[in-house]
Amino acid sequence: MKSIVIGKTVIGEGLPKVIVPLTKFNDEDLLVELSNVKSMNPDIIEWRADFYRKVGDLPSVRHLLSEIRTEAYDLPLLFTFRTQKEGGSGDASVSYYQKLLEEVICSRKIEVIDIEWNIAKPFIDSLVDLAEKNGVFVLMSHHNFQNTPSKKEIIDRFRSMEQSGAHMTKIAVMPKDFHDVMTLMEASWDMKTKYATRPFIAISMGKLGMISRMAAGLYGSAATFASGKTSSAPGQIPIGQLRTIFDLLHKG
Ligand SMILES: O=C1C[C@@](O)(C(=O)O)C[C@@H](O)[C@@H]1O
Repeated sequence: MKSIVIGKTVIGEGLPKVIVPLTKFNDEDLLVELSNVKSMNPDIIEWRADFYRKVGDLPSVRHLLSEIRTEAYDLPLLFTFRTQKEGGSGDASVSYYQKLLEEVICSRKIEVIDIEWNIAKPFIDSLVDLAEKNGVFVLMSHHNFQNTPSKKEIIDRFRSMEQSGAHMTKIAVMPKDFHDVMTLMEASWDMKTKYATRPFIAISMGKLGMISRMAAGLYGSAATFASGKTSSAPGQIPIGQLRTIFDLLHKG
């Protein structure tokens, strides 16, 4: 498997990497949140720009992104605009989604960009190409807040995203019972042992799925999301507690 190297952070080797989201609505609060989150020692920071009040205005996004870059300094940054269809707050046309992502990629202020596979299908090649030209890694993602698809569907989706040029893939799904959590983990185990050529993230959301965040590295997930000052999805565990659990479950 080809790992992803961002400075000192290697995704796909060692302990699963911990990604902490920033979810505030305005510049001032977001920068305060960032400075708090930084002190919690995340491996990667995610800006969930779909929560940002001025996300529809490209100059505002550019300006705040610059400030985030300066404040984050050498911490790897992941940019995400999560659409409503996939459980986020993002309400944008497909053409604005594309424009926003292109703008952010070309700014070269981030290391990783989240691209939703479903919405970006028609222009995925050009986005991946643009990301590569600008030295940005593509995290191709799929979310299902309603249920957990079958093991085969999860594996097929992971593999299709890899084939679309992703440097890393992610699937987050909602369990209805513990069998669904096991389905997600089993699909990931098969990915890890049989198919994956790139690091991937697999998450079973909600309280039932919390175990998938705690045991990420044991079944193949190369990273997971934890809460910092706020949480961006159901079931996220505060980063400090997650690190303690990682020490118990993943170390010697
Ligand atoms: O896609 C993901 C995963 C996530 O939904 C989670 O379940 O932790 C949290 C989001 O912020 C992130 O973009």
